[in-house]
Amino acid sequence: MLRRSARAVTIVQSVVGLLLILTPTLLVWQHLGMTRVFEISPRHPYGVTVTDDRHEDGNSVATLVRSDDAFVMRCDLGAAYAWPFCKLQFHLGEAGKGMDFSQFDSITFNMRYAGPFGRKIRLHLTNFEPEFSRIGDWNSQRYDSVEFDVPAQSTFTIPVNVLRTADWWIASNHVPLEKTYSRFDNITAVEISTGSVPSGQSVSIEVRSIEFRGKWISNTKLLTYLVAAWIACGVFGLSLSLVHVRSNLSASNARVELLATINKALELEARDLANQAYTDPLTGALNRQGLREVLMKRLHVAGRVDEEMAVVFMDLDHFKRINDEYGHDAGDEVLKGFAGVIHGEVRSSDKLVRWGGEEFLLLCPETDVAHAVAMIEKLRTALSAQAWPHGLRVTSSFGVTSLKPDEDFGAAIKRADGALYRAKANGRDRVEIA
Ligand SMILES: Nc1nc2c(ncn2[C@@H]2O[C@H](COP(=O)(O)OP(=O)(O)OP(=O)(O)O)[C@@H](O)[C@H]2O)c(=O)[nH]1
Repeated sequence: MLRRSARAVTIVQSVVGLLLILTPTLLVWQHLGMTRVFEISPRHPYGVTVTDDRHEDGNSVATLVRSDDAFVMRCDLGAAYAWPFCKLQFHLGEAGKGMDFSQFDSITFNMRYAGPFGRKIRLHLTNFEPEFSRIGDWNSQRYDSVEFDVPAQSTFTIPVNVLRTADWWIASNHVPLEKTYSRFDNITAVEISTGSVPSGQSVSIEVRSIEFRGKWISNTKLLTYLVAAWIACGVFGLSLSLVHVRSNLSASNARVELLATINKALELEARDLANQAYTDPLTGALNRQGLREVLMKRLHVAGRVDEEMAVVFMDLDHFKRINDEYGHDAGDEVLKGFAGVIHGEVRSSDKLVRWGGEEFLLLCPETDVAHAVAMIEKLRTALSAQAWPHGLRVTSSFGVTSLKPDEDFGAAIKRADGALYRAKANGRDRVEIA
């Protein structure tokens, strides 16, 4: 995941670098170059023809003379038609399929005009538009026109945006106002017509070339594409860094989780080790180290709470015989069973300690001697009810005493031990109070 996102970061950096180089380069190139030229000339004649007003019941006569480097239209303007004209036409498309001139912004002419009266010509661009135009009806195409004086020099340039849709075309096609703007996206013909010249005159128009010039891509379009590229790059970079941050976060979360798991395992192990250190492995009772730990805590509590604690010394009766008759393993089973019975009967706050061999100590906090004796009677009943290995009958002798809050623990043990001794001496399976 990390390696993949590192690769993506490198890609974004490369794209940003590329855009940094491309942006100024393309803008300068667009400004100075990227020029697209469409030429009409004898080398590219595009179906040149001439026409005049005879099909409008006029009597003007247009003739076309072609040479290697020019088209010459000679026109004798008659008087039969009210607006006599001759036209030089270049056909760029048929059946409504023209050429897109939208990107052109200037037209450069190389031409000469000869005539006795004025120097006016008209330029028409016919644009086929399915909404208004019909195939076969030439005048149904949009007429974008301009009339101007031909300059004295043969080469001159006019901007495309001076062409306007002809009023007669707007009127005859009932074009709504919002659609009266010029359109150059489907040009089917370029026409050069005589201008407003009275009848009876002869005019000669010699065209060497007409060049439509523009940019392959407009400045606005180029800027839009560049801004879009920068935004796409920015969005991609941003989402990439989000993915990067998220993957880092989940990696560190996983590390934290792993550490927490290890910590827990170590805690459990430490608790296990501590338990092992304080516990007798055979019976599960506390060992002497465990007793010390309990007493440390208990003394602390006893320092605050004025309460007494019963201390009971217990010793299994004739345990040696069990070992001798049934073996050490049977003896171990009895010791385990004995501790199990005690643990099952006493409160969880009571602490059973294996003092050594078959001797056990029971500490009963907040318990006086009378209650301790009652509890020992319960223990004796439970011991006799227990099913022992080999059908044995297991009993224990008990010596009980009370530990005062500020008393030395050793002294209490000694007293309990003395009581136990008396219990043994007085016949076993009984309790004696110190
Ligand atoms: N199986 C087993 N026996 C143990 C263990 N610890 C001590 N013993 C035995 O416990 C016996 C204790 O015997 P004694 O001290 O004579 O006491 P007793 O036979 O119980 O006699 P009284 O206490 O007078 O009733 C000895 O035989 C020890 O070897 C132990 O962990 N497992």
